Amino acid sequence: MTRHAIQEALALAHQARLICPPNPAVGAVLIAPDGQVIGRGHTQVRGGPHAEVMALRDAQARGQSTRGATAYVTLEPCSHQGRTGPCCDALIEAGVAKVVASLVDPNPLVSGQGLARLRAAGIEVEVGPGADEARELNIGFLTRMSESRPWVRSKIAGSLDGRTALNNGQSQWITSPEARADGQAWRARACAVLTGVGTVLADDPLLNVRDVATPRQPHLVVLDSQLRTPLSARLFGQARALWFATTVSDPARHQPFIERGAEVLVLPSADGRVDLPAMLAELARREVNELHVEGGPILNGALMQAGLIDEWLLYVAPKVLGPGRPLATLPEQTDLDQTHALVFTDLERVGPDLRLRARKAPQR
Ligand SMILES: NC(=O)C1=CN([C@@H]2O[C@H](COP(=O)(O)OP(=O)(O)OC[C@H]3O[C@@H](n4cnc5c(N)ncnc54)[C@H](OP(=O)(O)O)[C@@H]3O)[C@@H](O)[C@H]2O)C=CC1
Ligand SMILES: Nc1c(N[C@@H]2O[C@H](COP(=O)(O)O)[C@@H](O)[C@H]2O)[nH]c(=O)[nH]c1=O
Repeated sequence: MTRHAIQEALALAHQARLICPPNPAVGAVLIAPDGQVIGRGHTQVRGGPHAEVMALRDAQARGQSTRGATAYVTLEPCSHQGRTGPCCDALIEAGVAKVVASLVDPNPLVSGQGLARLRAAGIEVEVGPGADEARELNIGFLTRMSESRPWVRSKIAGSLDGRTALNNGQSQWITSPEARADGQAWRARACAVLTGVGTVLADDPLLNVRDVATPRQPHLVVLDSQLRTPLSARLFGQARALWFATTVSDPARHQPFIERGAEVLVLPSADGRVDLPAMLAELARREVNELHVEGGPILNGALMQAGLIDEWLLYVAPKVLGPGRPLATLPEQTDLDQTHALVFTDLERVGPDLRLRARKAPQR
């Protein structure tokens, strides 16, 4: 029963993934003592009810009693008054007998307190079923809560020989329309997209979601130390937040960007560029869970050297470009044992291309 019910709760959580950020995507299923499903729910848009409340409302709408039921939830029920009331109180009032939660919520406002409150009310609590999938689903939220930074996923389209552009800067297109649409699905689940001014100048990109139905566009962040982005760039004027991270502190130079609807964040570092850790901390404050990077080799190299890329999302086209730009610009290495080691987490064929995902290897 537990496995089946938690799988159903995880499937509900998947349905919430595009709509609910910055809230975590959570699913809940209520099972009556006779084994019947009496309520289902998932997190709603920001400020809306959480999964548990949706499932309780569903049971009520069906005229089902929740007394003695078991609630299967993919994250610990909240115990605080946020934009909505505490879910653990709603479960206690509904008279549930048992709560099975995939994960403890690392949110300092909740962390273990929701489960403690349920136990104190005499409710049996089990933690752990479905934990791996629940963690993957909310990897951005969990990273933001526990490390005060977003989960950084860098998407790169390359050739078989690892080129991301020709030497003249041309890169459109290396991968197929199918791979590019798949890339948009990853953009859609992110809270924000990050790029560098080099890509803006070379590609004049839109960096929005067009091929996937979504109720929400991710915000866009541009690293632009000297504010070189042309005011005619296509990334202005879209219906979403646009943030420029810069070293320029002169408000007069910000003004034309502000007039075009952007916000300018001054985050200088000692090397005269944008301070990457400070930028990530600022994005976490702005409730960015997953940050989807679509930048060129300079940005990817800088993020990688700073140890800030959590995951690579790499599309490989069956093409050989010869001389061209690399995946990441890095200083020359002289010791193979000292290179940046990664582990592949999955591999899929997308149209004629391959999609690989890789993460940092565990420390040797
Ligand atoms: N195949 C693919 O997936 C992709 C290919 N491309 C291609 O890549 C090329 C552009 O790449 P590239 O020139 O490397 O541009 P990037 O997009 O990597 O932008 C790099 C610029 O960002 C600015 N920046 C500000 N702060 C930082 C920081 N802390 N670290 C690093 N950069 C910072 C710098 O300019 P400043 O000092 O002025 O601030 C820097 O030159 C184009 O040919 C484009 O077509 C681009 C994206 C994806
Ligand atoms: N060249 C290349 C990609 N390039 C990325 O896509 C951006 C353009 O996005 P948009 O303007 O929204 O269509 C571009 O600036 C760069 O970041 N992506 C891919 O999937 N495959 C490719 O071959």
